[in-house]
Amino acid sequence: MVQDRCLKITTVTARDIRWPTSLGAHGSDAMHTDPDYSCVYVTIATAEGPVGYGMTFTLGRGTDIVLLAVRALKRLVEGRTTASIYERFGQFWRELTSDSQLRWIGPEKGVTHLAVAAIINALWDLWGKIRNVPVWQLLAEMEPTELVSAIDFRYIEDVITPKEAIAMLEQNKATRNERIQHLLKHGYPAYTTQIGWLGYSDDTIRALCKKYLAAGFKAFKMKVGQDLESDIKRCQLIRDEIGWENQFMVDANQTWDVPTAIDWMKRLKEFKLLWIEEPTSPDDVLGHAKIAEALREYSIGVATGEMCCNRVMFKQFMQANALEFCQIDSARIGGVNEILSVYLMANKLNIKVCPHAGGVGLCEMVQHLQMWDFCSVSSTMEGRMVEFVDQQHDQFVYPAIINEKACYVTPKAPGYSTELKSDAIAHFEYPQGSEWQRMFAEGLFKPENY
Ligand SMILES: C[C@H](O)[C@@H](O)[C@@H](O)[C@H](O)C(=O)O
Ligand SMILES: [Mg+2]
Repeated sequence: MVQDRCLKITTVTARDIRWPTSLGAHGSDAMHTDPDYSCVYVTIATAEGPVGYGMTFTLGRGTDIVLLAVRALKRLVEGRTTASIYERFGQFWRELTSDSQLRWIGPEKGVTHLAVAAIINALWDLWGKIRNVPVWQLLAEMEPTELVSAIDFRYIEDVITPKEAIAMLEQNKATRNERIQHLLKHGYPAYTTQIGWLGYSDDTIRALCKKYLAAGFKAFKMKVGQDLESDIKRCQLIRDEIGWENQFMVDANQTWDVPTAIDWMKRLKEFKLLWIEEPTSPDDVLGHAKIAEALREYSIGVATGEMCCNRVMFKQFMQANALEFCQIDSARIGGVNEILSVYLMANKLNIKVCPHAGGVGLCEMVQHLQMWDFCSVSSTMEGRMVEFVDQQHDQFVYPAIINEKACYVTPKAPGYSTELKSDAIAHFEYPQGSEWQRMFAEGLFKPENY
């Protein structure tokens, strides 16, 4: 095991950062019609200097509440040494999710779990910096026993045990370096949702299809679920633009009940859709299973996960054949540690992970996780791709980059790619940031609506 430099954590700071994306309908879907892409941004400072940055993705007004939750949890982190965390990371993760008073408002779900994700993500950024490697590489080069010790296996040992997880990782070690070389040369395939936000006009969609086709993309996702006739028209419009050889997915963001999902998707079947994403409530495991069963004959898979609240729910979705594409989200469930367990279960149960990204910082973070999966877990990119949304990347010090073949370029900077530029904070911290003050003064936003 690598002997890390031990640092003393002095402070954990949480900030509310929001971008006015609703003004351009960026990110809009059937349920989130006016999203302002936001995040709770966590900074973990150490006495010796290195700093960890982490975040969880939120939408506007929801940010205040997650901010309070991070502040309630920070006492469990401040004053600790990094060794006391990383040398027993799984145990520490359990402590962070088990505070005997805070867990009552979870447990392991909702606002408190989003707050855990922001803190945990900052701790991984810090760990990458201590070892001077990007997080994907930190994970890929970690001894299987050390990696597995970061995971809390409570509630999932009926599907995977620590021993099986170690064996799975050991098995892939011999050929891992070839895959690292492949990643460094080619990156990891992406698909885009940027063409199909629900609030975009047909002209915008047409222009964006052209733009992303020219950029090398071969898979495209569109929002559906508000109006069937308009969905049919837009599917046709997109197929006309992207042709039939490219992949096409649709996303309903939980708007339907089970029978409606099945009927609606039967009406869209002629568009040769790879998946329907979040057709119904993110908690309805058996409902998803029913939809998956009904759509199998049309080769439409069910994708879900961006709002799946923890590893236990993922476990049930997988056990019940309720999803074909598992969409882990880097800022949900309890951050990296818990997400690792989902990848291991998915591999054991033969389910493809195609992560959710976009939002704020999700592309930056999740590329690391999917690259680790390729190096150490599934060892394949077959049928897998990472979402890419072209929002807010310019706000990051180490933004996610897409190459000319529409692949994520493998990150090289130490850490988790989570640091925001100081200007981003100065402009968009809510409500004091200079951009927010300007928008209030110009009447673009009303403070009382927030
Ligand atoms: C509000 C957000 O933009 C969502 O619509 C988005 O994350 C979406 O579900 C996606 O899959 O990209
Ligand atoms: Mg989605």
